[in-house]
Amino acid sequence: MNSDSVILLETVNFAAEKHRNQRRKDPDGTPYINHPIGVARILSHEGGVTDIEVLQAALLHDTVEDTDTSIPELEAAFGQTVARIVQEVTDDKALPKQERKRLQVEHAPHCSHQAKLVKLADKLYNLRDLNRCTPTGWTEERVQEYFVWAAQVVKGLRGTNPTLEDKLQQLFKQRGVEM
Ligand SMILES: Nc1nc2c(ncn2[C@@H]2O[C@H](COP(=O)(O)OP(=O)(O)O)[C@@H](OP(=O)(O)OP(=O)(O)O)[C@H]2O)c(=O)[nH]1
Ligand SMILES: [Mn+2]
Repeated sequence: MNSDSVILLETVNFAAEKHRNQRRKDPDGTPYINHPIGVARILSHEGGVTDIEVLQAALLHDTVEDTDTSIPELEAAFGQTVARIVQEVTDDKALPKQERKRLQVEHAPHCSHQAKLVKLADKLYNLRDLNRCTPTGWTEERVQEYFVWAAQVVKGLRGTNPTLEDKLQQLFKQRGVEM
């Protein structure tokens, strides 16, 4: 087995252990780890991304935001670059939700190319997930608001990966949302 495969297995295992008790918000309570794995897969399979540090960051992208994982812990385990990409895509959960959402729109254009790739794939996965089924407790209005907000974030990520951006654009168009 080549060394990249070994590294990716180590990374996906770390993420799976960190997210072990978490479930998605869908009525089936899908294991949360399906999301980071799916985000990494969108990057490799649809986005043509081969940069292993981007694929690792995708696998780890919600560990700091949603589990007890710290950035120094990621740096020790996976190196500076991976830790920095995850940091760039991590919201400050201490802030009120509206402020977090506003900051994503504001910060998106200033992220590194590697972080922009992870953000594009994260949004693509979550929007497809919303089309697949509505999270428990969400109204149709809340789903539509998520599309409108995501379009504002993706607008600031343009010029990063045409394939992923086209797929996002199609989803916005289906919802009648302008980017
Ligand atoms: N569509 C969908 N999303 C789910 C589901 N379960 C969990 N999520 C997560 O919920 C987040 C979106 O829900 P919000 O209410 O907007 O955000 P919040 O969880 O931070 O409060 C996403 O977080 P995120 O990945 O950190 O991305 P972001 O939206 O914060 O950028 C997404 O991954 C599900 O079943 N469907
Ligand atoms: Mn995510």
